[in-house]
Amino acid sequence: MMDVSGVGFPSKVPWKKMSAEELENQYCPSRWVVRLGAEEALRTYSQIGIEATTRARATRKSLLHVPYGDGEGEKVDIYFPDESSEALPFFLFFHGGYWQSGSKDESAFMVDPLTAQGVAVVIVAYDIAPKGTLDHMVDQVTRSVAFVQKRYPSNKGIYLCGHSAGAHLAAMMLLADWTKHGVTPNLRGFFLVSGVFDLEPIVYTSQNVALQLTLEDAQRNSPQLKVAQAQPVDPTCRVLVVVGQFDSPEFHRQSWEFYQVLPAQTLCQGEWKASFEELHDVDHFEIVENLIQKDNVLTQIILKTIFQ
Ligand SMILES: N[C@@H](CC(=O)c1ccccc1NC=O)C(=O)O
Repeated sequence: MMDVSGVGFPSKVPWKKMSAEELENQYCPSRWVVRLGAEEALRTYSQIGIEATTRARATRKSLLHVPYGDGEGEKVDIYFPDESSEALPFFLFFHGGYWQSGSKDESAFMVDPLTAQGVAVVIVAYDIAPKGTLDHMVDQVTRSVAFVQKRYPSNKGIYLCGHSAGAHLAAMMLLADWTKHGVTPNLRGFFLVSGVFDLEPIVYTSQNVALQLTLEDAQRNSPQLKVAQAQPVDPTCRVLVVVGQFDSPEFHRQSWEFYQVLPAQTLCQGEWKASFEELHDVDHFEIVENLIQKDNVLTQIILKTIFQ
């Protein structure tokens, strides 16, 4: 192709040409919410999460604050369908909040519609910054997945879902070395919702005040850079990359480019069945808030993937 526009091709790394202010803006999801002001969007998100969690704890069979490790913050909440069986699909959720906010206690959005269909839902806590470093969070999340496999060896598949920073943590599980954990989890699917997969730009935003990532930390923890060398977990494991229509251009680029590097490592070793979806008419927060509803598009995609 020739550049005849005079404008030039968009850079492969457009963020490197952005002013500090523009970069900050691109990586501040609440500023891209159109239905509400930024602060109200964050308040609403947390309120919906708290309400869903209160409801889930009051109405579902659950095991709360179950330790997956010795650390104080290493706990999961497990919510079960009515029928008692351990041979269930397990859906693990890693909350977002730029690795420095959020908790499992306000993140049980999808418990109601998924448990109603026979899926056990596990909401995972990890030590957010400044207490936890990113390397530590990745290790914690890895141990939480190994824990679920060990505790429920007859599971009908483990599905990992993360939102935003949590989608990054979920994607890092594509790179995990399970031999160190004495178990190979029965991973059947990944739902990566409005994620960040190349962490380098984050280093230059205010998010890094709490995170304190060096460039090396960011690169080591960027699935975008590492996933091409990863072993496919299972030839039929699904990887769904989703982004909201109203997410910022940088968030769109992050999801699209991660999806683009996924099928590259197929060759003859098996492949991840990857797909990419831009969800219509939702922003960075609604995309998860809407998981409280059974007839929402993403809820339906998740259920179809689990029960295909
Ligand atoms: N300070 C950020 C908050 C944020 O990014 C966020 C909040 C809740 C859940 C996910 C988020 N984004 C990524 O992890 C903002 O104003 O958008």
